[in-house]
Amino acid sequence: MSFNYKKITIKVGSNVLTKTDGTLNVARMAHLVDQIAQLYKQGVEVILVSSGAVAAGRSEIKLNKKLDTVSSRQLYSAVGQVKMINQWADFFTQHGINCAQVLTTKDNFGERNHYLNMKNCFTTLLENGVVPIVNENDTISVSELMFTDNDELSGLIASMQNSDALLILSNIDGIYDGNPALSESKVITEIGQKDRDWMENISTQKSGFGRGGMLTKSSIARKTAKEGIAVHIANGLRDNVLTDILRKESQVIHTWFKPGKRKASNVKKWIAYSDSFAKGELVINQGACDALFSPKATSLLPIGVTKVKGQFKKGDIVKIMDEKGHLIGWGKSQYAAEKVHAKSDSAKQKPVVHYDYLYLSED
Ligand SMILES: Nc1ncnc2c1ncn2[C@@H]1O[C@H](COP(=O)(O)OP(=O)(O)O)[C@@H](O)[C@H]1O
Ligand SMILES: N[C@@H](CCC(=O)OP(=O)(O)O)C(=O)O
Repeated sequence: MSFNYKKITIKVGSNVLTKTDGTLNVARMAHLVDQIAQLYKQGVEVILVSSGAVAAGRSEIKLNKKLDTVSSRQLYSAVGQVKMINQWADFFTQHGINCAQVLTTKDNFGERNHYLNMKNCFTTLLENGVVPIVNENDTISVSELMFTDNDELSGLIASMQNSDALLILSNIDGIYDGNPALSESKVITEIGQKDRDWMENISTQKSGFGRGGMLTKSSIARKTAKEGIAVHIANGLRDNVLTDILRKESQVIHTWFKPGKRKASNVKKWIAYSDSFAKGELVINQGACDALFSPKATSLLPIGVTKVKGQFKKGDIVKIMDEKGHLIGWGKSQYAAEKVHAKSDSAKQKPVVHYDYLYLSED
């Protein structure tokens, strides 16, 4: 099968871009740019999410005293990002293509106006024929303000830019139906919207320089595919992997998450990725759960809220949970935390979360 996409987000993991000694895998980077250039010249818009700054920096710097985790990540990424982006830029220039560096933090996606600002930046670059190369700004993002990893960031960007597909390139052929180290394990080639069995086989194991492992890749892949964006998890160390998946009738062994129907509005898509920005929690009763999951578009009313947790302001994103602690979804609260409580006895009030600003998790 071949896939004829017009707009793609490609995420490349640290282990594809660096050799085992941590130095940049320049030959692999050149080969990836050759493929991207080929697609670009055929009219495909590409956003590249590139990991590897920390790994590249680590191989450059010899520490003279031990540093804590945050300081060393700041040091390595600051040094490694320069090396990496220069290398990317050199290769793109050889093909006559302009590329640009976009460094971002989770904060840039938390507020709706910041999110729209990011979106505008990518749109402008793409409209001007520039390939954006994105990475988390590791030098200034610390612990709770960090993305789980660049897989999370790439899902956000693919969704924000309405990409046709997200291609996650790692150092492994895809998601295996068992421990990837065992010879009897096989790559799962297709995952449909309703499939669930494959999830049991994902372990917390990571590769040498990886941050989130297959666990984040697979949960981001599911979420992104549910929104109507195809996701491919493939081996970035395999020659011609991008051009083969996109343009050839060849069978590249990898995992393809079939896209669901495109249904979410732009606001809902932003909310879909807001888990880590949520400022508080609304616990809702069974009646409210049933109403939200009914086929009718339903907003969440204060009367269905049994508990309010955390300090949030009007307009903040909140998590919605049922009374058994299951995640129901996320939404933008129309009340500050203390106001939801005060009015919870009336069914006639404006909703706490309006349907247009509500995203249900459906898991
Ligand atoms: N079922 C599975 N199938 C494939 N890989 C798995 C599975 N369970 C755990 N993994 C691990 O996930 C790793 C890829 O994630 P990660 O190390 O974060 O890579 P990257 O640097 O590309 O983001 C694989 O190298 C493998 O060790
Ligand atoms: N921003 C970090 C990448 C962190 C990360 O997500 O790494 P990976 O799991 O290899 O995609 C860096 O450039 O080193």
